[in-house]
Amino acid sequence: MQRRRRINPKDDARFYVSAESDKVGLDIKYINAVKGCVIFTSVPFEKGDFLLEYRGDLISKQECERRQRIYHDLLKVFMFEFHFNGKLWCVDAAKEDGSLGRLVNDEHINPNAKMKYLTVQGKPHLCLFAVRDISPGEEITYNYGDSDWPWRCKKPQTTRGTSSEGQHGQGPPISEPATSAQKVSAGASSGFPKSFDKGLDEEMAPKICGSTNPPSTIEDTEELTTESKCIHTAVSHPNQTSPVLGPFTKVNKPLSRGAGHKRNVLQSRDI
Ligand SMILES: C[S@@+](CC[C@H](N)C(=O)[O-])C[C@H]1O[C@@H](n2cnc3c(N)ncnc32)[C@H](O)[C@@H]1O
Repeated sequence: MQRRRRINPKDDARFYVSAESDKVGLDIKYINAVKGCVIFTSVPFEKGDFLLEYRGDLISKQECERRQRIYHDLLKVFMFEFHFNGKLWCVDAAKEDGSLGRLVNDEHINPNAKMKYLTVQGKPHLCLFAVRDISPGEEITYNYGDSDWPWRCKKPQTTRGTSSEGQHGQGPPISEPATSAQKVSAGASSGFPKSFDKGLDEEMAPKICGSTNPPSTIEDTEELTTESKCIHTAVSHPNQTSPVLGPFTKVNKPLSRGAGHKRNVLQSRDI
């Protein structure tokens, strides 16, 4: 059988960013009330491949602070702060828009993806790339960053009835949210990244604004955090698929690949 020619990951990411779409072959699966929904792949990916964008509103620090004041905790966890061009920005993915990036779960020991930012038309976009080959049937995960995430505090347990649980060796359901002290301490010790505008090949640790979990550190690279409790919302996602335009594309907005490329202004310094 003929091998599919590999698409340049950066171009691939730009295409999906412009299309505001997710790839076909990535699907939402509800695990349980603790993990909520996660993303599984039914297609293989190679190391370095673009997987997903963490889509949401790109907002300023000020707007982020304003939203944090009015959001419920369950929404705050979808706000991802990062530095770009010397300023603090936030991608707010609280809106349930059917996009998949906001549903990718944390895995700090053996993640298969890493968050980076990609500049498209002068704006940063948070994108997940494979850090190793990924086989069909695997859950997409990335490291949310160093923090005392509640689900990491528990001893590894054997299966709880789902393959994902087994893979991750996750503990029992989150019993208690992090204390204020934990949050303050985590925030104080980490602070914001020295910079997040160094280029895409550096790792970025995310900061989650939610109060349920302590914020993680934004160091200097790229890894996106989403923290969701969108358990109910997520359940409603699985059947909300968008029209399929091509063999590898699931879109939320009608767009041809050619049109997407035309709209993109390639930035040489991206990945
Ligand atoms: C951005 S959301 C990810 C999507 C989420 N699963 C959902 O259904 O909305 C982050 C939230 O997912 C859960 N989560 C993420 N990674 C997890 C993990 N490894 N184990 C258990 N829960 C996890 C936590 O509740 C966390 O606050």
